[in-house]
Amino acid sequence: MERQVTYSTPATMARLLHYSKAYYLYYIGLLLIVVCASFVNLGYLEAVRQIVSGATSKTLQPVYYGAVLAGLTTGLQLALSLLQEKVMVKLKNQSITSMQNHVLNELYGKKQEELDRFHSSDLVGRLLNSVTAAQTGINEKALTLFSNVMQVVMAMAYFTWLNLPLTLGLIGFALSYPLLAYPISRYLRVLHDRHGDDIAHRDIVLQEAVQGSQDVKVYRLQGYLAGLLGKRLDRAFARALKISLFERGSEGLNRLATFGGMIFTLSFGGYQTLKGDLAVATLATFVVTSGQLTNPLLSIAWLWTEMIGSIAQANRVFSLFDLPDEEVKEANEAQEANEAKKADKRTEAATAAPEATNDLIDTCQDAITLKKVSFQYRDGAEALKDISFQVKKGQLAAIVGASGSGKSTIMKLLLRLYRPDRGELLYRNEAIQSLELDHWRAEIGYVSQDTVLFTGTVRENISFGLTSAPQSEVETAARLAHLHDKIASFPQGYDTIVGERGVELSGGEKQRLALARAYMRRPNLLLLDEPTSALDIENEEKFRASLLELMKGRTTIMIAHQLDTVTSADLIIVLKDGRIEETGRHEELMLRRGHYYALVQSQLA
Ligand SMILES: Nc1ncnc2c1ncn2[C@@H]1O[C@H](COP(=O)(O)OP(=O)(O)OP(=O)(O)O)[C@@H](O)[C@H]1O
Repeated sequence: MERQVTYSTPATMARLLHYSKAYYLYYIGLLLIVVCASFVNLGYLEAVRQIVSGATSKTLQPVYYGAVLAGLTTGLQLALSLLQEKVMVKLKNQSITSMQNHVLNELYGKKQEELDRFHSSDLVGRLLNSVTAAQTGINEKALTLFSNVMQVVMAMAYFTWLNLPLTLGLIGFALSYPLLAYPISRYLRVLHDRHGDDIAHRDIVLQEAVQGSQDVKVYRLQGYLAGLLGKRLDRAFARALKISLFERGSEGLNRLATFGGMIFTLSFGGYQTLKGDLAVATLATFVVTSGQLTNPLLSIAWLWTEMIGSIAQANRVFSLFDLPDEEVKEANEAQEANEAKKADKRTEAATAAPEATNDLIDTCQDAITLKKVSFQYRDGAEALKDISFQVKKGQLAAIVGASGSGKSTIMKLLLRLYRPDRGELLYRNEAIQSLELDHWRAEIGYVSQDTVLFTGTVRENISFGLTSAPQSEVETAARLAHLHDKIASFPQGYDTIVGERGVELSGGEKQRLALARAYMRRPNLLLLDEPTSALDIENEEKFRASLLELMKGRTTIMIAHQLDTVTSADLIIVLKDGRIEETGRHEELMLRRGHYYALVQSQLA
C-alpha cells in the first residue's frame, strides 16, 4: 500500500487555508462573533470585581450592578454561541461535502497506474475520515484557537489595567507550557501520520472481510481473519496508546503551569495586599478570574497539538491531489507526436516512395490501429510486446489467448487507463492520446467483466448519467437488451431500486443492462471484456441477440475466453505471453493448426 508524502505543517496549513477561501464569508461572520463573545466575556470579570468590591466596602450598589452585569453577560454569551453553532454547522456541511466532491473529481483525473498503488479502502478512508478531520481542523479547531487568542488579548488588556506585575507573572507561567510542550507536539505529528497508515491497514482487512464474506464462510477463514485483524489492531492500538500518553503528558504540563500561576497570584498578590499596594477586591478578582487569561492561553498550546492530528489527515488528502494527472501532459505530447508524424508524412510523400509497412496496417480513415505497441506495468514484467493490428469500421475483432497473455491490458490501453511505453494507438489516423479524453471516451461503449449496479432506480442505471434521456429511449435500450419484460414485471417498473440495497439482478441481467447502457450512448466503438463468460445458455443467447443488435454499424473489439463466440469475427487476434502469435479469421486459423487451433482443441477436450 502507498505511503504518503509528508508535507511540512505550515505548507499543509497554507493549502488548507487556500482551499477554504471559498468560505470566507462564513469565516468573517464567525470571527466577528468570536470577537464580540470575547469582549462580552469581560463582563464576568468586571462583575466579580464589582461584587467583591461591594462586599469588602459593605455597599450594596456595586453588588447589584455586578449581578445585573453577570446576567446580561450570560444572556449575550448564549445568543452568540447559538449563532456561532448555526453558522459552524452550515460551514461544516458545505465544506466537507464540497471537499469530498473535489477529492473524487481529482481522483478521476489521476493516472490509473498511480491509483492502482492505493487500496480502495485506503482511498475511501481518505475521502471520508481524512477530509472530515481536515475540515474540522480548519473550521472548528482553528476558530477555537482564534477565539482563545481573542480572549487572551481582551483579558490581558483588562488585567494589565488592574495590575501589571501580577498580569506579567500569570502570562509567564502560562507561556511555560507551550514552550515545554513544543517538542511533544512535533513528535505527535509524526505519530499521527503513522497512525493514519495504521488505520488504513486496519480498514483494508475489514473491507476485504466484508466483501469476501461468502468465501470467508465457505473456507472458514474467521479465525485467520481475526488473527490478521488482531495484529493490525494491535499495531494501531500501540500507536494510539503512545499518542494518548503523550497528549495526557502534555495535559499534565498544562496543569503544572495553571497551578504554578495560581500559587504565584496568591503569594505575590497577597504580599502586595499586605503592603497596601493592591486592593483586596482586585486580588480576589485575580484569584477568581485569572483562569479567563490562563485557560485560553494554555488551550492555545493544547489546541495546537490537536490541530496537528487534523493537519496529518489533511496531508493524506493533499498527497492524493499531487498524484500525476493523466490528461494534459499526455495530450500535449501526443499532439506534438501527431504533428511530427503528419509533417513526416508530408515530407515522405513529397520526396520518396513509401517504405513497406506491416501488411495489416493501412491508412483506413475509420480504423482502430495499434502499431508496435509495448507496455509494462510498474513493478511488473512486460505485458505487451510489439502489438500491431487494425480493426476497420464496422468490423468485429476478437482478442483471444491464455490467462495472463495480455488481453485486458490491450483493453486498458484502448480505454486510455494506461499509456503505451512504445508504439501508437491510432483512431482515424490520430493518436488516441492526442484526442480530448472526454471525447475519446464518448466514442466508446464499454462492457466490463463485472457490471457494477449503482444504488438507484433501474432507469437511472440504464440512462447512467444521461439524466434528460426520455423514458422511450430508456425503454428502447432495455428492449434491445431483452430486459424490458423483466423490468415491467417489477411492481415499481423502471422506478425499482437496484444495487446493493435494492433488487439484485442476476449476472446475465447485469451484463445485458451494461449493453443497454452502452446503447444509450450511441458509441462508435464497442469494447467488450469477456461478456459471456459467466452466463448460462439462456442468458448467453439473449446476450448474443442483444449484442448483434448493438454491434450493427459499430466497430467492436471483444475479449473472448469461450472460442465458440468468435467464429464469426472478422479478425481474431491470438495472444501468447504478451505477443501476437497469429491473426486471421476462424477458418484460416483452424487450417493453420497453430496456437489458436490448440486453444480450440483444449476447450473441446
Ligand atoms: N496492475 C498490474 N500490475 C502489474 N502487473 C499486471 C497488472 N495487471 C496485469 N498484470 C500482468 O500483466 C500480464 C497481462 O495481464 P492481463 O490482465 O492483460 O492478461 P489477460 O490475458 O487479460 O488475463 P485474464 O484472461 O486472466 O484476464 C499478466 O502477467 C499480469 O500478471
